[in-house]
Amino acid sequence: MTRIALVGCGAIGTSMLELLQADKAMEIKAIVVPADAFAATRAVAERLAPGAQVLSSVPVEGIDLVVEAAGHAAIEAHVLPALQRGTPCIVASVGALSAAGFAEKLEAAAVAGGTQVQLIAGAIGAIDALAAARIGGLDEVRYIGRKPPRAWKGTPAEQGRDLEALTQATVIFEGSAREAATLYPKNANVAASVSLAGLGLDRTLVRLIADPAVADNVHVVEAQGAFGSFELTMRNKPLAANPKTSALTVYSAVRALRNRIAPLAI
Ligand SMILES: NC(=O)C1=CN([C@@H]2O[C@H](COP(=O)(O)OP(=O)(O)OC[C@H]3O[C@@H](n4cnc5c(N)ncnc54)[C@H](O)[C@@H]3O)[C@@H](O)[C@H]2O)C=CC1
Ligand SMILES: O=C([O-])CC(=O)C(=O)O
Repeated sequence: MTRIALVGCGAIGTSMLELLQADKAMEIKAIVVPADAFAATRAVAERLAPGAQVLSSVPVEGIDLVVEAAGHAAIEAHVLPALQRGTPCIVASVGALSAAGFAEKLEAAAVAGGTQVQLIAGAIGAIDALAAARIGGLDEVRYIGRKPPRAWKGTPAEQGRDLEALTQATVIFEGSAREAATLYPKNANVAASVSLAGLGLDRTLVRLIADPAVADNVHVVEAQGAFGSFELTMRNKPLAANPKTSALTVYSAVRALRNRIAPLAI
């Protein structure tokens, strides 16, 4: 039985718990959220993970695997200490690695604990192809993220424009993956994933678009290099509980968990 601590219990965490109810080889032992989310999280736990404790930090004992679906700040607060203790971690908030020196810090914590941190592909595909292509050498990688205006609420995209009033597709950001992930921590984790698998946070070109004509979260990756080239378009359904987040992120996290214990992993 693999004993799991789930960090975060919002749109992703709750949907993960729904799916993981079917997995008899895993047990959710702890759900880690800030104190102001205890009441709501206890209600979710009662329904979907009755054996789980709702806590403000990952227990030091009795956890085999930590899975994060909480936000950038949770990596420093919960993932780093777990790695240092030797507990493997699965991370959804990949954009946290856009902070200067943070990827190195995460790596050092994993080395210190003799364990591994796995960054999930989340809402994007072709991370395997990109990471393989990098070995042969990449020349250019572009990422375009297009979401409905409501998905950009509460972000710098609101500065100087009324998102509700947009009548046509509007470029809200153009720059590096590092800047995108820093400015849009809840919307540009995939920009960080694409860049970490490919040309790096500073050389990956990112464009973010608010588009009233789309209902899905549309992600496009274009890559060229010694391997050849590819163009990928994902049209992801957003989660009802959070329009910023694609449902595929949940499936990606559940896949990562199942692959840790499956005799045959794909
Ligand atoms: N890699 C990818 O493709 C994607 C990654 N994400 C990441 O996943 C995160 C969670 O997404 P959602 O579930 O949609 O967000 P949400 O806002 O619905 O839920 C966040 C949950 O985390 C908890 N939380 C917040 N700060 C915390 C902290 N410091 N420690 C522990 N718990 C904390 C909240 O109480 C809540 O339960 C996003 O903020 C983003 O960083 C989201 C979408 C795609
Ligand atoms: O879920 C998505 O479509 C992508 C997302 O929010 C992110 O990259 O942070």
